[in-house]
Formats: sequence, C-alpha cells, structure tokens
Amino acid sequence: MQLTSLLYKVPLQSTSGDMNVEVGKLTMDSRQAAPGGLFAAIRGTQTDGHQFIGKAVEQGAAVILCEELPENRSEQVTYVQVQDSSYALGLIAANFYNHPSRKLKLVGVTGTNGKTSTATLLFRLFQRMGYRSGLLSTVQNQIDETVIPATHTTPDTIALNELLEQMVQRGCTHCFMEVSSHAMVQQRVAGLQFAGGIFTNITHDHLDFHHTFDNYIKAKKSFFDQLPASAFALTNLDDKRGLVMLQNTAARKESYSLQTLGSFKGRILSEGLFGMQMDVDGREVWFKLTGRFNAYNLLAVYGAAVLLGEDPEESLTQLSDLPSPPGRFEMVISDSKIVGIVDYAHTPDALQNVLETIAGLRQGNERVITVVGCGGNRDAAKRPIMAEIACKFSDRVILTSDNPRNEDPMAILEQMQAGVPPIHFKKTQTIEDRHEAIYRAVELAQPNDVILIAGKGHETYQEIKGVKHDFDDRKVLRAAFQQS
Ligand SMILES: CC(=O)N[C@H]1[C@@H](OP(=O)(O)OP(=O)(O)OC[C@H]2O[C@@H](n3ccc(=O)[nH]c3=O)[C@H](O)[C@@H]2O)O[C@H](CO)[C@@H](O)[C@@H]1O[C@H](C)C(=O)N[C@@H](C)C(=O)N[C@H](CCC(=O)O)C(=O)O
Ligand SMILES: Nc1ncnc2c1ncn2[C@@H]1O[C@H](COP(=O)(O)OP(=O)(O)OP(=O)(O)O)[C@@H](O)[C@H]1O
Ligand SMILES: N[C@H](CCC[C@H](N)C(=O)O)C(=O)O
Ligand SMILES: [Mg+2]
Repeated sequence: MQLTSLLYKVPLQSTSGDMNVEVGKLTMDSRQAAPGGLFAAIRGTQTDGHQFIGKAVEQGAAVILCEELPENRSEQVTYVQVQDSSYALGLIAANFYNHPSRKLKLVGVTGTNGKTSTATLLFRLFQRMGYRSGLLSTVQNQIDETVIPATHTTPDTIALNELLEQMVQRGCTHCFMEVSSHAMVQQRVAGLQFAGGIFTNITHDHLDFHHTFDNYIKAKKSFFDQLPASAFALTNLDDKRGLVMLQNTAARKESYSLQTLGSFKGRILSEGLFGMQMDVDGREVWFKLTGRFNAYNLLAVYGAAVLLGEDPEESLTQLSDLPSPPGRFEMVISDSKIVGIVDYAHTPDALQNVLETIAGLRQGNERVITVVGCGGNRDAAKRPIMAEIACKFSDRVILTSDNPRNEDPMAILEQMQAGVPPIHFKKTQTIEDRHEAIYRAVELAQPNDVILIAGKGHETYQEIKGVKHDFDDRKVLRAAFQQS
C-alpha cells in the first residue's frame, strides 16, 4: 500500500523523503524489518525502539515511524515523525489491512477477571447460533473452528489487524476479544471500530505495570472513552467502578446486575457443583456453569447477545448448554470421589470468588485443600494477600510455584508466607515443586474433599528462567489421582 494511503487520518508532526513509496510490511521489531517495510519505533518497558532505527534501515526498511528523528538519516528512507508511535501504528495497521474491524461486529471485553470466560462464552454462543465467528483470548485465538495459539491476552496492533483481516476473509461476521489494560496503555486497539464493549469488574492486579490503582482504572476506562456512538457499552452495575467506566463514553450505556435494576437483571436461584439455576429477566434457566462470578459472566454474555440483536429466549437456550471455558472451574474427579478443581484464579479477587463458591457448595464436612502460587515478574503486592485468602477459606493450604519466570521461586514463596496469619501456620505448608505439591494434596485428600489447584488453569507449561517446561495442572492431577 502507498505510504500516503497508509497515513490516512494519522496526525503527523513532520515527514521527509518519498511519500509515495509502496509499503509491503509493518513491524515494530527491528529484527523483523525487511526491504520495503515500515518500522515503527516504540518506547517500551525494557528498551526504546528508537535505538534500533539504524538496524531497521540496515535491514532495508523503507519507512521509519518515530517520535524523535534520528540524527543520522538515510536519503533512501522516508521518516515520519508523530507524537505517539503506538497510536499512529494502530491507525496505520488498520489502514494497511483495510479496516477489517469495520466489516465485523467486534466486541471487546475488559476487566480484571472474567474476560476470557465472557469472550469465550460469547464466541461459542454465536458459533452455535450459526454465525461464523472469531475469538481473541488468553487461552487461544480462533477463526471459526481453526485454532491459532495466543501469545498475549490482546495481540499487538499489527497481529491483531492481521487476525481480524483473516476472519473477514474466512467469512466471519462477529469477533469477540479480550482487551487487557496493557493493550489500552500500549494502544493495541487504536484504530479499531468496536460494535460493543463489556466491563466485567476491577480489582487489584498488574500494579507492577500501572504503578497505581488509579492508573489501572484509567487504562480500563479509556477503552470505553474511545467507543463510538454506534456501539454499546455494557457495564456491571454491582462493581464499585461500573458506572465510572461509562462516565465519558459516547456509546449507548447499558448495564447488568445481580443486585439492582439494570438493563439486564439476573438472580441465582440455586447452585451446585455441576451447574446453577438462575432467573434472567424473568426467565428461569439452568446453566452448566456454577459460582456467582459465572452468573455475572453469563449475564454479560446474554446482555451482549441481545444488544447484538439476538433473540433473548434463543440466546438463553443455547447458553444453558455451554460448558466452562478451559481451565475455568474445570473439574477432575477421582475414582474415590475426591473433587479436583483446576482454576485460573491468579488474582486475590478471583481466588476469593472461587473459594467462596466452593464453600457455598459444601454439603457436610468435606475439607478444602488449596494448592496455589503466584507468578514471578508480575505484581508482587498480591502474593501475601492470595496466601491469606487461601488460608481463610481452606482447611489445608499448599503454597507452591506458579510461573517463577526470572525470579527466585523461594523468594516469591517467602512473600506469600508473609501473608499467612499465625493461627493458620499449622494448616499451611510450602512445597516449591508444583508437581510434588499436587501429589501431596491428593495424598491429604479423603473422598468428597475438594482440591483447588489455582493460578494456571489452561496453561500447558511452567515458565522457569525463560524456559517453558511442559506442565498441565489437569494432567498432573489426573496422574496423581490414578496413583492414589
Ligand atoms: C509489559 C508488556 O506489555 N510488554 C510488551 C511490550 O514489550 P516492551 O514494552 O517491554 O518492549 P521492549 O522490550 O521494551 O522493546 C521496545 C520496542 O523495541 C523493539 N525492539 C527491541 C529489541 C530489538 O532488538 N529491536 C527492537 O525493535 C521492540 O519490538 C519494542 O517494539 O511490547 C511487546 C511487543 O508487542 C510485547 O511482546 C510485550 O509483551 C510481553 C512479552 C508481556 O509479557 N506482556 C504481558 C505483561 C502482557 O501484555 N499481558 C497482557 C495481559 C495482562 C492481563 O492478564 O490482563 C496481554 O495483553 O497479554
Ligand atoms: N466475572 C468474574 N469475576 C470475578 N472472578 C472471575 C470472573 N470470571 C472468572 N473469574 C475468576 O477469575 C479467573 C480468571 O478468569 P478469566 O480467565 O475469565 O479472566 P481474565 O480476565 O481473562 O484473566 P486474564 O487477565 O489473565 O486474561 C477464573 O479462573 C475465575 O477464578
Ligand atoms: N495474563 C496474566 C496471567 C497470569 C497467570 C499466572 N499463571 C502467572 O503466570 O502469573 C499475566 O500475564 O500476568
Ligand atoms: Mg484472559
């Protein structure tokens, strides 16, 4: 595509060189720069892409997009200076791929917890209702039935537009995607046209990246601030920040609630391990999912389906048959009837929700044994809190490693231990090796006891010092059950 077309609607500060040059590829990584391509210099968390402009030119980049012009410029290269390279790249990527988001009904889901669950349920619902759909999620990306591995919750702006374009080519009419707070700060969705946005909830997480809770709230809110008037903005009225999210949106304001009157109203009538009965807008429905947090997810999905023009009754009928997304309250039951639950709860709020759900489902004197760890190179503030929550709601707790990444696993565990109140010392133990920890939990369990393995859900690896080793909580648990 010609550079002038690529720059349509991009606010420019200065340009030099041939503006009619043909651009065949976009990249934000100098290592991927190729002849005839555009390299965008982005200021990152580890390094500044501006340092690699020379490298990109050496590799043949025809156009450099940057915030600051380099001192040594090449005559053969076109330089485009903008105030915000990430934002500009979003618009350029949308132009490059011919605005695929405008050819789909694109719905974004944001919030601390529930994004994958909500987006996945929406995707499955619409597939069932006969629409060819796309999904962009933490677990995986999907174009109709084709699964494409996901590296991020929200792909970078170039990959994102490319995926949307592939969805359009494959005849998709809808796409459901997670919008992480990182994605908002890094402008990964700039230039996309959304048909709707959903807010799930907000609690403490990612303070390593956003520094303050206020910044984190602003990052989530900015998604709704940029929605067009043609879109809907569907918020959770029961979350303290639910209305804040919609304060400055141009979109049509809609809401859902289990507690007060919103556009979509739900109530849990009864719940069990294998499902729950709800009243949704006056209709009684049985769902295969359980837990109050899932009642919120289901209500958000139902609301979004109706706002996208679907029949309420038909949407509920189809929704009632959907299973939990992978690694979300996924059950593995042993021959001796020990109940294993693998759940991706990796924030204090999620852990508390899952444990409260389990507590609510207890019938007699079954015990709850929780195996939990916290990821390395991520928000350290949540570590003691998650250990404390695990103790408060469990009879036995085994603190173990999650993905230690580049941190010392024992140092993470010591930070978790700091949150264990002295009265709970006796029920808590620390086993660094996650495999061993799961086996220990099975050893401790009696029939009907519940073992919660929290934090990694669908993940099929454990990342230690830059290496991803095969590891799947569900498989390890099944193997442990077989040996017990
Ligand atoms: C913290 C974060 O979001 N990091 C993302 C970010 O990297 P960064 O800002 O650290 O980039 P950097 O390494 O400083 O480099 C700056 C720029 O220089 C470029 N560069 C660098 C080296 C070089 O030789 N040449 C070169 O051009 C890089 O390509 C980059 O454009 O931009 C990269 C390129 O898009 C991402 O791959 C990277 O994701 C890392 C791997 C990551 O772990 N991200 C996580 C935290 C994340 O994004 N998580 C959210 C979900 C969170 C949630 O659960 O809610 C997600 O959406 O996945
Ligand atoms: N609506 C909800 N409210 C609170 N907790 C939830 C909700 N939905 C799911 N959870 C809990 O949070 C965990 C993560 O859920 P999910 O993967 O859907 O969230 P996410 O927002 O996609 O997370 P991530 O930021 O890692 O992508 C689940 O395993 C469950 O324990
Ligand atoms: N999207 C989240 C997932 C955390 C999952 C947990 N298992 C961990 O590794 O910390 C993140 O990247 O922070
Ligand atoms: Mg997710």
